[in-house]
Amino acid sequence: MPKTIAVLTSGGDAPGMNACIRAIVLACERENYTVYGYLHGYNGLLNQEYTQLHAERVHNLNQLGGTILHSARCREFKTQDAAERAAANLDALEVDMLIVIGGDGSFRGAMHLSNYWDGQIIGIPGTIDNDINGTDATIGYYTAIETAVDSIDKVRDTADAFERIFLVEVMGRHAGFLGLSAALASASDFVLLPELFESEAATLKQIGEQLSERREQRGNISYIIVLAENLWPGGINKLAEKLQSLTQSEVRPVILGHVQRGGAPVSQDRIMAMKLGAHAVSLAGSQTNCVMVGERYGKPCEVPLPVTWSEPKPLSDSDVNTMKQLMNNRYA
Ligand SMILES: Nc1ncnc2c1ncn2[C@@H]1O[C@H](COP(=O)(O)OP(=O)(O)O)[C@@H](O)[C@H]1O
Ligand SMILES: O=P(O)(O)OC[C@H]1O[C@](O)(COP(=O)(O)O)[C@@H](O)[C@@H]1O
Repeated sequence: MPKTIAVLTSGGDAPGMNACIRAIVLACERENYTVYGYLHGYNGLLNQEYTQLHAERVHNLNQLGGTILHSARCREFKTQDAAERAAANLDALEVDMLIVIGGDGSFRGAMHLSNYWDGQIIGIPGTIDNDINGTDATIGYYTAIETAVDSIDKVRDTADAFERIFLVEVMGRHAGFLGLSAALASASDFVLLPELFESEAATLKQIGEQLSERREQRGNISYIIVLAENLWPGGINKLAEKLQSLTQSEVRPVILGHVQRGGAPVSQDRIMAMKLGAHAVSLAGSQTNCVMVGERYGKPCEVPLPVTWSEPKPLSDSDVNTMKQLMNNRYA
């Protein structure tokens, strides 16, 4: 039976969200389903702000960063009143299935909505942070790594020229996936991650020891430290000050910031976005409800929404071990 599917993007935007929207629209077109795009995350659901999506609207979209549906954070959506209004709006539009592309907060929102709406709800992980349990990666994560690595490579050039210490802050909210991958791929010298952080004193001691050993072996050469955001008490400038007095050297802080959220998605993100979008549509009309469609070993998988946030997702052991061997504990 022809169905009506709605899709929205919510929370931090991530490169590849557009590729996912396109896949959803094409998969719906093939099944003769009507598809609506709600605008501005959950705000669109509250304000009944939507647009009908057709193949022409998503033409040439795969390579575009951001999201044509726009995204937002919507505090109000946490209330019962908001979820009831959203449910009434979905019913008014005769929506059978809502697809939410976003992070764990957006999935909490989807679960909240499910208490007041009988339709089918499917989440698709879209966040540069990769901090969602049950999926190997999230849409946007691989592109953000590339962006961060590209920037750190550039920092390296000037760091080498001046033989300076640089501190580079990357995003990730409270997770270290982006920091760890960017630090490894850019061959940085040290990385500070929330999952491994013990204390300010222990960290400064370790950096001090690594740096003096390195200077003893190689002289006064550049040193790049990658710092995950929201980790150091007082922020990156405080850490730069401490390192400056510890090392008696110039330390320059660089915050990569929202640049990491932009740009054309890399092929890994595009392909994952297409697979997950198409798989979500294939579930329309089935008993599957309140799940995230993620990816495990290259194949779509279905994970109950609460599982995606109930436990913090662990960093890969082998990535951490490699990092320790070649970076943080290199001279230990
Ligand atoms: N506990 C919750 N109940 C209802 N809605 C929520 C809840 N947590 C988050 N949301 C909704 O999801 C939106 C996106 O969440 P946020 O944490 O900002 O981003 P992300 O989805 O990328 O993690 C929030 O602005 C809010 O509208
Ligand atoms: O754009 P904002 O609202 O300043 O949020 C910044 C946060 O969003 C992110 O870029 C993405 O996080 P979410 O996907 O969880 O929204 C985080 O890495 C960062 O901490």
